[in-house]
Amino acid sequence: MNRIKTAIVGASGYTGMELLRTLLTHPAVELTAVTSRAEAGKRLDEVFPRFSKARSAALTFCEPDPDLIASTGAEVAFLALPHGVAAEIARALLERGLKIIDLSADFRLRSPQVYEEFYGHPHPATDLLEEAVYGLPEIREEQIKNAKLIASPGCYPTSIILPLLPLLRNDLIDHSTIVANSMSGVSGAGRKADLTLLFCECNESARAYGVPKHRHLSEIEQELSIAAAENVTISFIPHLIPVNSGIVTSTTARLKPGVSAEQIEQALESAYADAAFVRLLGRGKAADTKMVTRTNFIDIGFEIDSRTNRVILMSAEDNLCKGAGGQAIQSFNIMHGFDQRTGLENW
Ligand SMILES: NC(=O)C1=CN([C@@H]2O[C@H](COP(=O)(O)OP(=O)(O)OC[C@H]3O[C@@H](n4cnc5c(N)ncnc54)[C@H](OP(=O)(O)O)[C@@H]3O)[C@@H](O)[C@H]2O)C=CC1
Ligand SMILES: CC(=O)N[C@@H](CCC(=O)OP(=O)(O)O)C(=O)O
Repeated sequence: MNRIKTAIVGASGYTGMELLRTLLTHPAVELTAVTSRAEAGKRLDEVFPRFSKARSAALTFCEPDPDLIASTGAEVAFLALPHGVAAEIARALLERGLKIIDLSADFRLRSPQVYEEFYGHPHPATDLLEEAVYGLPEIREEQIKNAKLIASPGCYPTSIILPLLPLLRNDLIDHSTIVANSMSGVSGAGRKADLTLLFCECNESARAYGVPKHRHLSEIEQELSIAAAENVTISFIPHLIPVNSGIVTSTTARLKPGVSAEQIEQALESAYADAAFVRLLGRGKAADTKMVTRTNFIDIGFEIDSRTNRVILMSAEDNLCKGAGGQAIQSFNIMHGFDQRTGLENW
């Protein structure tokens, strides 16, 4: 198999590490550049001894300089950078002919006004928004195939959008009643020094945060509105829980009159029966993070609360994998005509 020359920009962070974990063994990838300002000049296996037996262990971290990255022959770059920073580097690398798979939020929103509202600063590259594809492979496979710029979805949005889409498309729920409660492991916040993320602040503890307007609401509502063909506004309550990785989400919504459990099951089945990374658990089964961490699967179960006439959707994924690196590699596979599962079959 011809190997695609690939760069990871921001390879020393948590999602960068997750990309490394998979791309180092991906049969169609040759890593040519891995960047980190802090680690520039150090070998991959010096920074991450866990990769010491990997085929690219001797690769050296370099500065995130677009000319340097392009000079390695890289054809594709994964950007695992903070939002705001990613857009600038995306532009420079697109100009140098690379395809971009961006894990940040910079190209996820169609509206620059909504970006500014939720991210607190003007959009850094409005002219590129038109060509960006929101890379949720289960719903955008065709557009991903021909994309040059992929905006890989956020971790919470993936866990909320995928279970809800089939119900909205089939008009089974009253979208004004949607409430999503999510719990995320601490790696979701990135590999940075932050007092609130210290072990003693998080361990043996759990708390809601980011209410009432977490920035992920913007892309969740964007995608749900497209599915419902009208404006959807939801309540979203994220929580931080003391695990390294994993997101579990419980989403509820009132059923439209007369909608049955069988219709819910059928809508989910017809949407995802053939999806490589969606596992439907069926009625009465709660998804569990320990079944998905370190895999690219999202598990989805559901139950009906007949007392309130609400559906309860229960989903779980790994925020670093299906919620970030794995999903981005799923898009990479689609862009290059590979089976979506290539390199991602970890159980
Ligand atoms: N963590 C998660 O679960 C998820 C994260 N994401 C998104 O993915 C992106 C990466 O997240 P994550 O891996 O958690 O972040 P981390 O903070 O763990 O890593 C950030 C990486 O970017 C580099 N970096 C930071 N600032 C700059 C800069 N100004 N210029 C160039 N490089 C820089 C860092 O290395 P250095 O500073 O040495 O250059 C590091 O390699 C973010 O946009 C995040 O929101 C998306 C889905 C899930
Ligand atoms: C636990 C935790 O702090 N999670 C992060 C989610 C990060 C992420 O995946 O979001 P973006 O890619 O959109 O930045 C948060 O709530 O900000």
